[in-house]
Amino acid sequence: MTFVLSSSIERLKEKIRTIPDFPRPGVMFKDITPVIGEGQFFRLILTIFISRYQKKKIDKIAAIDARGFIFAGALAHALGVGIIPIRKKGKLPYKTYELSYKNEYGEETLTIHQDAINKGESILIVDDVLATGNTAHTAALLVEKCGGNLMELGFLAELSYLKGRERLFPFPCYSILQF
Ligand SMILES: O=P(O)(O)OC[C@H]1O[C@H](OP(=O)(O)OP(=O)(O)O)[C@H](O)[C@@H]1O
Ligand SMILES: Nc1ncnc2[nH]cnc12
Repeated sequence: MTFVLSSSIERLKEKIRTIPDFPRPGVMFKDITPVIGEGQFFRLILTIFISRYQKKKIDKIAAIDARGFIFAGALAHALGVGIIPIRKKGKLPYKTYELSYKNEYGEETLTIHQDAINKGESILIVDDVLATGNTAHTAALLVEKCGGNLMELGFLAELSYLKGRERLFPFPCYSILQF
């Protein structure tokens, strides 16, 4: 069983395409579209996330704009919990908290609705890629600003050479794949 799972994970990893110099020279962009485009791989990712999180106390999933939405929505459905969008600036209509940061290839601002989380709720953050960790770290700070307890950050793929896990310390973090 373990062997079957590890060979499937290897196939999943091989399916992620590396595009050099996108969107800027020097960036090795991990393109997840080939995996989400095939049902067997998308389901495998969800199965792994579900098995990790189904027994944990999670009140809501916070999803990072935009690729995080792909996994977070499906996972929230499977776990029967709500979903909170953490969006790029200018997209959320109500009162927000906002924080700016730099990721591997640019500057961004993330926002969250001020009333998205009830004090003390247990929150899982989900995104596709952990690169420098600055995006996820910003999302974690926004969750805390809203009064949430961050249970974990979960990613499909971690670019270990960019040391995002260190950036996120001491927040707990999990990734299905490591590059
Ligand atoms: O660890 P970091 O260096 O901060 O980078 C990781 C973030 O970069 C990507 O998002 P991007 O801002 O490209 O937005 P997108 O999901 O809309 O493509 C990715 O989906 C993560 O959210
Ligand atoms: N190298 C990379 N590939 C895919 N998404 C990213 N987000 C930040 N850096 C990235």
